[in-house]
Amino acid sequence: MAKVTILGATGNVGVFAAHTISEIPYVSDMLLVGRPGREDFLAGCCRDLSDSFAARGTDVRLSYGTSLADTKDSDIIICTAGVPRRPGQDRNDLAFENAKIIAETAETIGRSSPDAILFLVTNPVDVTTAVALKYSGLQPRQIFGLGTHLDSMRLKSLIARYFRVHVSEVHTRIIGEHGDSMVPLWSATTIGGIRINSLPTFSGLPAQEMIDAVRTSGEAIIRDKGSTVYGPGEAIATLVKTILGDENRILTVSSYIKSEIHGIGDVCIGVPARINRDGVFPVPLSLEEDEVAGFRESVKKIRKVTADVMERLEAAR
Ligand SMILES: NC(=O)c1ccc[n+]([C@@H]2O[C@H](COP(=O)([O-])OP(=O)(O)OC[C@H]3O[C@@H](n4cnc5c(N)ncnc54)[C@H](O)[C@@H]3O)[C@@H](O)[C@H]2O)c1
Ligand SMILES: O=C(O)C[C@H](O)C(=O)O
Repeated sequence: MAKVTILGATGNVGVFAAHTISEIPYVSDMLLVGRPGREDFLAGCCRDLSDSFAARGTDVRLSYGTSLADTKDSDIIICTAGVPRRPGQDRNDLAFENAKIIAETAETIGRSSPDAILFLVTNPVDVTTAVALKYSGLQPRQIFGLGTHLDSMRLKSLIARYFRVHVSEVHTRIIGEHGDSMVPLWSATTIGGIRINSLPTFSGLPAQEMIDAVRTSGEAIIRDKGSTVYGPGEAIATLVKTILGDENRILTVSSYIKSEIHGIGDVCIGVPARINRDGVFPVPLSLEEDEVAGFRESVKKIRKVTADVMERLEAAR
C-alpha cells in the first residue's frame, strides 16, 4: 500500500486528481498539500472526498498540510503547484515563474523523500521535469512529467471517433514537447492491432487537422471553461496506478533521455517509457525519417527553453 501526496491540491487539477487517485486500490494514504492560508479549503476537500468514499467503498486515509515537511515517506509526490496559462499565453511563457517554484520544492523533496517518485504536472512540463531532476538530486528514473501522455490520449480519441471504433482498439503516440512542436508517430499507430497506414481508409484521414486539434486542445478548453481538469486528472491517475501496480505499461511521458532515440538525448521530453514501481525507463526507438526530423526540432526547442530557465534560476540564487 502506498502514500500519495498532491502538491497544489487546492488548484483545479489538484482537486480533481485527488478524486481520481483515491479510486486506485493501492493507495492507502493521501496527503493534500496547499499553501499556508488554505487550511479551510483543504479540510473541506478531505471531508468532501471522505463522503464519496462511503458510496464507493473506498478506504483511504486522508490528511492535509501546508508544509513540504509533511510529504516525508511519500511513495509518489505529484506536483500540480504553479500558475496555469491564461488565454493567449503559451505554456513556455510560464517557464521561469513555475521553475522557481519547482526548484525550491524539488530541493526539499530530494532531501526529505529520497526514495519517492516525483511526478510533474506543472507547465511547461518538459522544462519543470528537467528543473526537478536537477534540483532534487533524485535519479532520472524517479522523475517524470505528464509529457505527451495527455496529447496521445487526445489523438487516440479523435482516431477512434473517425474510424468509429472503441478507443481501446486504438494505440497511438505523440512524442516531443507537450506543446506546439509535438510529433505524432503515425508509424506507431494501430487500430485493432493493424498499422493505421495499411488501412485503405488511411489516405482520407485528416491527419493534419487531427494533430492541429490536439496541439490547440488545451488552449481551446482554457478559453471556454478556464482550465483543463478531467483529461489531466484521469491521465494522472492512469500513471499513478501504473506505478503502484508495477504494471510495466509503456506510456508516453516526459523523461530524461541520454541517447535512446536515434542518438538524441540529454533532455527531458515526451518519449515512450516502461513504467513500474521502480520508476520510468525510456524505451529505445527507431522512427521514420520525418518523425526523427520533427523530434530533433522539438528537442532543440525544449533544450533552449530549459537552458535559458536554468541560467536564470542560477542567476537568481
Ligand atoms: N502537463 C499537463 O498536461 C497539464 C494539464 C493541466 C494543467 N497543467 C498545469 O498544472 C498547473 C496547475 O494548473 P491548475 O489549472 O490546477 O491551476 P490552479 O491555479 O487552479 O492551481 C494552481 C495551484 O498551484 C498553487 N500555487 C500557485 N503558486 C504557487 C507557489 N508560488 N507556491 C506553491 N504553490 C503555488 C496554488 O495554490 C494552486 O493550488 C499549471 O501549471 C498548469 O499549466 C498541466
Ligand atoms: O493547455 C494547458 O495549458 C493545460 C495542459 O497543458 C493541457 O494540455 O491540458
